[in-house]
Amino acid sequence: MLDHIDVLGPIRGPSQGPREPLQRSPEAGTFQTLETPRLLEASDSQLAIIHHPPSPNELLSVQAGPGSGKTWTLVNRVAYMVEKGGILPEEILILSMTNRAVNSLRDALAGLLGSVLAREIEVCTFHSWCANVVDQYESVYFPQNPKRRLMDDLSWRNFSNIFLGKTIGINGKTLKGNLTAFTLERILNEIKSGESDIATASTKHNVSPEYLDELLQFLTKNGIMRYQDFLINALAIMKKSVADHNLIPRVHNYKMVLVDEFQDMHFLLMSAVKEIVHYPTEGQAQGTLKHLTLAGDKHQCIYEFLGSKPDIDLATEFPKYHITHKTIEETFRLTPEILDASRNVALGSNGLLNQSDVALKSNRDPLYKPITYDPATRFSEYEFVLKETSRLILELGGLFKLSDILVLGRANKDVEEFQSYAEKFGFHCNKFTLTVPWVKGKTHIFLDMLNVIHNGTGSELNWLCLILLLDKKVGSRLRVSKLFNLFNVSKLPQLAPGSSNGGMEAFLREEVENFGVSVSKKQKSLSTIYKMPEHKETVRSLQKLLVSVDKERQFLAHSQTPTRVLESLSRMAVELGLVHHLNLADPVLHGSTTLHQQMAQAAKKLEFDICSFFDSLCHAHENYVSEPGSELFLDHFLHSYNDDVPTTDDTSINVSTVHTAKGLEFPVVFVLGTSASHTSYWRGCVDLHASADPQIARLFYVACTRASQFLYVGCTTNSDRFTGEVPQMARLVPQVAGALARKLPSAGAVDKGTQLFARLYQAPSTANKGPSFGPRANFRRAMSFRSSPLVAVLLRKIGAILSRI
Ligand SMILES: Nc1ncnc2c1ncn2[C@@H]1O[C@H](COP(=O)(O)OP(=O)(O)OP(=O)(O)O)[C@@H](O)[C@H]1O
Repeated sequence: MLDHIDVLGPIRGPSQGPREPLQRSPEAGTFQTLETPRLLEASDSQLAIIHHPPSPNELLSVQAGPGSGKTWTLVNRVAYMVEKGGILPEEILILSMTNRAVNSLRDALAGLLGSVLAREIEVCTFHSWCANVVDQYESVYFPQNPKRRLMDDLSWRNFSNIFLGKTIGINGKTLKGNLTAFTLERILNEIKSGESDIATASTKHNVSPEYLDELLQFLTKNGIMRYQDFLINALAIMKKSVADHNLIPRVHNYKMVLVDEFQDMHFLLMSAVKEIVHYPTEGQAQGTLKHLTLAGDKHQCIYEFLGSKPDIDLATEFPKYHITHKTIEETFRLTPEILDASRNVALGSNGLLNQSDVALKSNRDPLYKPITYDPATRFSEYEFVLKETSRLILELGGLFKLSDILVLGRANKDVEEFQSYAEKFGFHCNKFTLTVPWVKGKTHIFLDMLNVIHNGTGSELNWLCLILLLDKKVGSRLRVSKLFNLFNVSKLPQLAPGSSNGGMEAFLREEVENFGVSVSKKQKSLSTIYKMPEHKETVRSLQKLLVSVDKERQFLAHSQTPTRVLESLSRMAVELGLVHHLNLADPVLHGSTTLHQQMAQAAKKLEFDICSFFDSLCHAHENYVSEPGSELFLDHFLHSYNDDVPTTDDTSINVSTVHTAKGLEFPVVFVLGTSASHTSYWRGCVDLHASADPQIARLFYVACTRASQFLYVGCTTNSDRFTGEVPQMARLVPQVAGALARKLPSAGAVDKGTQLFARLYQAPSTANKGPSFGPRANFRRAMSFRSSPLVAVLLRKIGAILSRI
């Protein structure tokens, strides 16, 4: 298929702007570009991967180090195949792990192919791909299954609250159910994925088997799904469609499947890939396997706690494939110093490198050794990070922006602690999360309200969560679980949700209308559940909720804009007394001590969550307007609310856990080291006399390799691949400007910035404090910083101030 292709010229880089749309050439199956692109050279090893024919029955495995351009190469490979390889966009499927990775793959493809063509290529996370298959095809292949209801994390916790009392009512039985939401999910996953059966799981976790059995039946009967269930159900659908000889057209169409970040695949994800590539392919003989390209780096495998393994044996996993291995020998991100330290100390000194590891060269100019510092206490470490950040920005005459800095913590708690410390001194932080932040806070009720207004699939649980908040009397969970049982035995769940007379809403309306009407004692009704005089208030609130939903539905029927949606929700929250719930503090934030401080932080968090909710609305609305479809905005939002909202703010420091920062790169990275034991968490990774657990060494490797210019690690070291001296910035201005491809700051700006820094942070007297030169003194000078809101404001304005000099 590919013999007629000319050798492509250099491949375009991701930042070179969109190319004009392509037009199909007269020769079938090929595309020609309308305009000559601006070019960026791909290396020979990248070109070999880009041009490698996507032959059926062949697996192309690309194992290469951090910053070698695996993702960049995959995107160029896809663009090349569409332009020159005779592959149609709809014949390609690209799978990756996170929404953020998917968004950047989509953007890069749009940059190369133009947005119209790029949109035709399916780029998904595993979960969204499977959710799509379940959405579209479950009712075709398993018509007896109820409609699915996805539960996000907070809904799951709420749900579990309803069903995890000391005694709970499920399927008309009263059982003991004393578990946490997290343990419950773990046990259910073990059973659903076939890892355990009910009897084994009940013994292992000391839970009643009857409880597990009833709960599983209950979840299945009501179509309640968690993220993992999408994978399990999508696999079942694909298998059934093959067995029924009634193939799913889009899966049948794929000829080329690509998986990025392959090292993070666990058992279920691997099963999904296998099922897709073994699926019959349009126009190919039976038993032909789809072409599969996998890109990853085994040393960056950091999801072992979810079951991924660094040493996946492809020949065992994909025995029918002809496997071709390729690698990329250079890194375009890491300086030689960062590459050397992160690879040879963290991995090498812990015995994690072996002969099969191809040496990686940096194609960057040398700059500076990674810097280590002593994270004696949490606060001294945070002070050091903020001072060094200020120094880098000021002494480089505003060349760096705050958004060039990434501060990495090992766990969420470390990140939040740093963030709350930095914000106290006016440093704004941009925290990376895998879900939008408001979903995890009290603002989650906005989602419940929108779902009940929208009355779509799965809104039953949102009604229940709201009723749980409206019922302020003891025993509310048991009553809500009884209400759900009553709903399940009524005829209404069978009717299509969304229809005006179906689902929970119709059930509630009927029950509220008949409230107090006497029925036989045996017959359960709202009156028998909310039977005490003090429960009347809850029923009145429920009545108000139904009225309010009607009113807001009408209001939003005219026009659905972010502002109108927020207006509706605010009105509803006030009318139903839910503002009180919003105002209740979310779990205590780190770093606050007094009640007053905790309340102030909770108020700040609520404000932040409401703003972040509004940002999500605006982001979804922009996408909705730019790609109009047949659905309403609310439909669109409720599907896509979890999409990453891109930050355009360059006046905040980025903060993240190592896991969430995977795949990203920043000019300056601080890896926080303080741990509860007062020894740096990373000691085994940088101390040549100590050894690290391989999982920690890999996590450290991922953390360090996010840095493209300066890397700081909170740990002392005895390796000469690191240094205890902070860099003298004035000497490095041209190199830094060159690497960032930014304009050189004027000499005046550098001088001014340097003086400003010296004046703002006077070095303390060194009397009686040991040597006044060498790493120790250098470190102490760096520690002398006292954060101040004034500095934070100044740093936010610095670009504008210094650029005038
Ligand atoms: N041929 C090239 N010339 C210049 N820059 C390149 C080239 N290939 C990739 N890059 C740049 O190198 C950086 C790293 O690329 P990319 O993120 O694709 O690497 P990766 O191997 O996927 O990294 P990681 O393993 O850390 O996820 C990006 O900034 C990318 O634009």
